[in-house]
Amino acid sequence: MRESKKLEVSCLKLGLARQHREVLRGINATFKPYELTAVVGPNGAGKSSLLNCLAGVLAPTAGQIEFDGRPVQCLSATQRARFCAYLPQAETPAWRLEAADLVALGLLPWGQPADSAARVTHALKLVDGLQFARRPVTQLSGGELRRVQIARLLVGEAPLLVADEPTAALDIRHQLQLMQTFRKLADAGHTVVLALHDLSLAARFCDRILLLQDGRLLAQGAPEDVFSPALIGDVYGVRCELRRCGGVLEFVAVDLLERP
Ligand SMILES: Nc1ncnc2c1ncn2[C@@H]1O[C@H](COP(=O)(O)OP(=O)(O)OP(=O)(O)O)[C@@H](O)[C@H]1O
Repeated sequence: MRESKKLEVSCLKLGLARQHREVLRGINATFKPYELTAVVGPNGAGKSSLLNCLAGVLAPTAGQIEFDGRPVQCLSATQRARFCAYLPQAETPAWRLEAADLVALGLLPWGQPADSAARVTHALKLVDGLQFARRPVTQLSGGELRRVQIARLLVGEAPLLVADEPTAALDIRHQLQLMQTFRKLADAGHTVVLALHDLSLAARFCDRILLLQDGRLLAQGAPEDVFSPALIGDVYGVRCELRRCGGVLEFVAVDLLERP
């Protein structure tokens, strides 16, 4: 059922204006199969705007997005949905759907595959959510609901997975489990793009970091190149330290920096 194809996604001089304000400017970046990329930056930097453009929720007002070298405008909505699964930053369920039915919505681009039920079960297992399958999503806790929404992202096994702050509502066990799942999916050839506020998780699990500030791409590269305490401190306005704890990198914001 799934597009077995790997997908390379390019942003070429991408720009976006919202309410006549430029919120993304001149973004040049490529997202490759086998790569787990974190998009980081302070509040309002443009992370969600960039992810919305990748997912086709917002249309760029400048530049271009290409899937394997083809402008995305050449794709139908269904083709694009088969290539890219998207988890928005926040989403309140409007209907009293059961969790398994909400997850199954992630299969809509493929119609009604014969193995839908097995796929939904597998996706719920990935987020440790099988026990919620028959619960109305309106009756789940914030983190439980988020895990069900993540299962909907994963169920179609789209080549490009775009998730906006997927770990934000999760407890530490489920954060770790989810980042391990994204790592495995990237290792299997998926192109994975996550907006993350947790720089420690980004440093530990991601291959590449895109650092945004005021809608511009300030730096991109391997975590060890982008995550210098000086650069991060400057961008976020904090004094920070990068520590190694039990073999794991941890970003610690130690104090605020005075801003002029
Ligand atoms: N619906 C909207 N209409 C107009 N401007 C918007 C809208 N949504 C966001 N913006 C503006 O676009 C800019 C980028 O917002 P965006 O949500 O992409 O930032 P972000 O990096 O995801 O922030 P956060 O970390 O707070 O989620 C901000 O200046 C924001 O005020």
